[in-house]
Amino acid sequence: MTTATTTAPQAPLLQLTGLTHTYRVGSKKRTVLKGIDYAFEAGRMYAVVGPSGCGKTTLLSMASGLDVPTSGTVRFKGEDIAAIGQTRYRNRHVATVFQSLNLLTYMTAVQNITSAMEITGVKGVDRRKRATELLDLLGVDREDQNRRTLRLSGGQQQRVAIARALACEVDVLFADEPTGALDHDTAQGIVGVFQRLAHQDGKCVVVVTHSREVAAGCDEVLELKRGRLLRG
Ligand SMILES: Nc1ncnc2c1ncn2[C@@H]1O[C@H](COP(=O)(O)OP(=O)(O)OP(=O)(O)O)[C@@H](O)[C@H]1O
Repeated sequence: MTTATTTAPQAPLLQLTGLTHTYRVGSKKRTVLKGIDYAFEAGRMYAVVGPSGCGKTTLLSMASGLDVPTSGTVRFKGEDIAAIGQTRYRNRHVATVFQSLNLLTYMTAVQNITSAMEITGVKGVDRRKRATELLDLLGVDREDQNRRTLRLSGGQQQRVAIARALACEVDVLFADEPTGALDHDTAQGIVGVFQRLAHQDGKCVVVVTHSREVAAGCDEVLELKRGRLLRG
């Protein structure tokens, strides 16, 4: 006699359900996200595109636990991030590269990365060595790696912020216009780094971009239009 075994379907890595967000501007309300349902999977790279002001950064802020939606849920591996705890979710499971970069400008590039690794709880690696490897990979030269980030150019700072996100060894990377301050070749290099992160390391990479070339390098292009996320 054979016994039938049933396995529960695995929850998506990141599931947005009914995600809605409304801002109050004076006495008026404006709903930028209108009940977004979407499942993001491991091993894939997604582009989120759409005109300026359509709500892309807002969507990333909600999905990365930086902000709380008016209604709806974000589930990570099946668990509501409110139950995981927003701060724990942000520190342990996701990395972000936002337009404001949020580098600690009084620290060097290497120190920005090693301190983020400490916060995220990356263990069993020589943090300084890893930071140097990633900065080398992203083309920040050794001299600049040890300068305070305040002294670096916008493009160099953007690469430091990306290296910091990669160092955190989390499941999801959210990047908002990560190549905005970079020349074409450097931007394409970063797209390649993100593709390897998704396809070789099995991470989920979500990139907000206005660049057609960056979007073309992604597995799925999602358009945010009138508060809804449409598959391109
Ligand atoms: N804290 C806030 N309070 C009020 N309105 C806000 C707030 N944050 C964003 N908005 C508004 O929400 C809308 C969406 O903004 P968001 O930054 O998400 O757009 P975006 O698609 O990322 O734009 P861009 O491509 O220019 O970066 C905009 O109209 C913006 O003014």
